[in-house]
Amino acid sequence: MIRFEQVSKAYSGGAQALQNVSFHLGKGEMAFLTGHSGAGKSTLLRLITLQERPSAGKVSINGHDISRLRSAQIPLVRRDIGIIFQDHRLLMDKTVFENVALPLIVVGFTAGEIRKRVQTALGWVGLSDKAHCYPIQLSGGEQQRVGIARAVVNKPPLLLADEPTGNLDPKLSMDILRLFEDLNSLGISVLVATHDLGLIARMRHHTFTLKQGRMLGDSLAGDDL
Ligand SMILES: Nc1ncnc2c1ncn2[C@@H]1O[C@H](COP(=O)(O)OP(=O)(O)OP(=O)(O)O)[C@@H](O)[C@H]1O
Repeated sequence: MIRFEQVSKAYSGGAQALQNVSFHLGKGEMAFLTGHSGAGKSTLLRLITLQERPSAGKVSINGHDISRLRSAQIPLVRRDIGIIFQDHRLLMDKTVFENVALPLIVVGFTAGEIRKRVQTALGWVGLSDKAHCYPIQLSGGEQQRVGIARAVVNKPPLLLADEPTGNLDPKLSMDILRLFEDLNSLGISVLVATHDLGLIARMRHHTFTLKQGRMLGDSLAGDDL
């Protein structure tokens, strides 16, 4: 699903964020990406979403080399990737339903299709009864789940999450990770970037570890990181 081959990224200011990074996340797999602050996690995710381009090496998604893609093709690749942020980035003046519907409106689905898909996505995250609430009326964990429903409403083959539990307490964080596991069992490949080694250690998934821009050998969560 995601393959990095000898990928390096130097920012124009001179910072060498990634050096010769190679790793593979298989189709239908779920894995963690970890490392200290500044290790390069966000940079790695931004290379997948094409917000940044590699300075060297090859990035492939679903067998397609995206390192040298023309700008016009970028939206097509992004459509296949659901993205979840720490600060969920919901529109506060729109209802839960409207927030989750946004990616479908952009693509041009009919009203009936949108209703069906939004209801399905809200069902996945356990918020079917909150469709007409505004984000302000929801708890932090519920808001994060709305962000997750929005990311998966298009049924993307790949889900990326950047510190998705950063603002949540341990119990809610675990609930969110269990939700990712449920989505993974529907066939969605999942890559979760997180600092939270305690959380990772409680789950058995591959863990890719970055240290100062280099990828250490990957390990199973719970092994000595
Ligand atoms: N737009 C940018 N321009 C210049 N340097 C950058 C840019 N973004 C990141 N960097 C640098 O690249 C390195 C990796 O940063 P990155 O944000 O990828 O790390 P991270 O592991 O996600 O950190 P954190 O966990 O704190 O978010 C850091 O040294 C950072 O200062």
